[in-house]
Amino acid sequence: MTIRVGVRKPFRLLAPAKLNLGLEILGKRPDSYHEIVTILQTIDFGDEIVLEPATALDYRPPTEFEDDLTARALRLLAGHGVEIRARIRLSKRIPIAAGLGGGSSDAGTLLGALVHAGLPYSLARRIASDLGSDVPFFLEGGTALATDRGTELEPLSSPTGWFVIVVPPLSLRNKTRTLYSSLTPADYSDGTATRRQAEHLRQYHVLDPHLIRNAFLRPLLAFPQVRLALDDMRAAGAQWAWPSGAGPALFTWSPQQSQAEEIAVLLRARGWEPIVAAPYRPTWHEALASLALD
Ligand SMILES: C[C@](O)(CO)[C@H](O)COP(=O)(O)OP(=O)(O)OC[C@H]1O[C@@H](n2ccc(N)nc2=O)[C@H](O)[C@@H]1O
Ligand SMILES: Nc1ncnc2c1ncn2[C@@H]1O[C@H](COP(=O)(O)OP(=O)(O)OP(=O)(O)O)[C@@H](O)[C@H]1O
Repeated sequence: MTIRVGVRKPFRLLAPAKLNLGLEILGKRPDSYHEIVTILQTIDFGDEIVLEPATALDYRPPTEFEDDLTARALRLLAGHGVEIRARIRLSKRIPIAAGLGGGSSDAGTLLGALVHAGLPYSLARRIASDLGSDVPFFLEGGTALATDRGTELEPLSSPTGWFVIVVPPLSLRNKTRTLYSSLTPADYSDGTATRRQAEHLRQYHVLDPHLIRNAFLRPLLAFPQVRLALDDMRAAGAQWAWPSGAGPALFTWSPQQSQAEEIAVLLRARGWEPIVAAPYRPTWHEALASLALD
């Protein structure tokens, strides 16, 4: 069966970056993945995807990724008989392999958009899990407690406030896989702190920094540039900073934008290029539904 998916008018989407507001690793699974408990949060900083009407699929990856995740998503869709009639353009802003979920967001956000343009949700969900552990979250974004290998999602209330993010340089081949395989049982925990954070968010809609854990902090601290970024964040007034995902991005949080901007100013003076961003929940779903073709 052929499923045709298209758009009537040009449509611009933010493919948001994510932060892990805590990431605990429970242990290794028989399938070579790890069992995790994490809180995923999309932020109002990201890549841009533009969808335009076209008679056939027209997608060109923006840069030279060995295996662009969006191109892979489109190939998997074609393999399932999905005929996309759209011109798709992707502009990258999210730093690559930073722990901010850039590639996952591009593919996941596009799949989420296509659901509102006629793609069956169950198929989008299956393709998303096949593409990567972080991808299913981006079908909807927002705030979610993620378990299993990161693909079981439970929506949460979003926290308020502002994040300041610094990405120290880290050149590591297959960064995520390498860092997962560097973990030892001493890095594992039972997920209680992150589950309590989820409960805290449900009740108070603010983050409790005391409940943030990240199992990758220990291996990341082996890199001097990560230690330097952490020291500079503290010197700039951050009371704490944690990695997002497997890093190397580090983030802190402030209840007020002015305070976050002050930290960013001091970080810029130290030579960093901080990102200041707020929690973000995509709201374009209904607008896109009205532009769907089939
Ligand atoms: C670190 C996080 O970003 C936190 O949200 C994710 O756990 C990683 O998600 P991702 O980048 O989508 O990762 P995937 O593409 O699924 O997996 C890359 C590699 O990371 C390791 N991996 C990933 C997820 C997981 N739960 N356990 C793992 O051990 C596996 O070695 C896998 O081969
Ligand atoms: N569209 C894309 N954007 C960014 N990276 C991509 C894309 N397609 C494929 N990749 C590849 O995916 C890898 C991870 O990139 P990404 O920016 O998604 O990492 P990440 O956020 O660090 O992942 P994680 O969430 O695992 O920490 C990179 O090595 C990159 O070459």
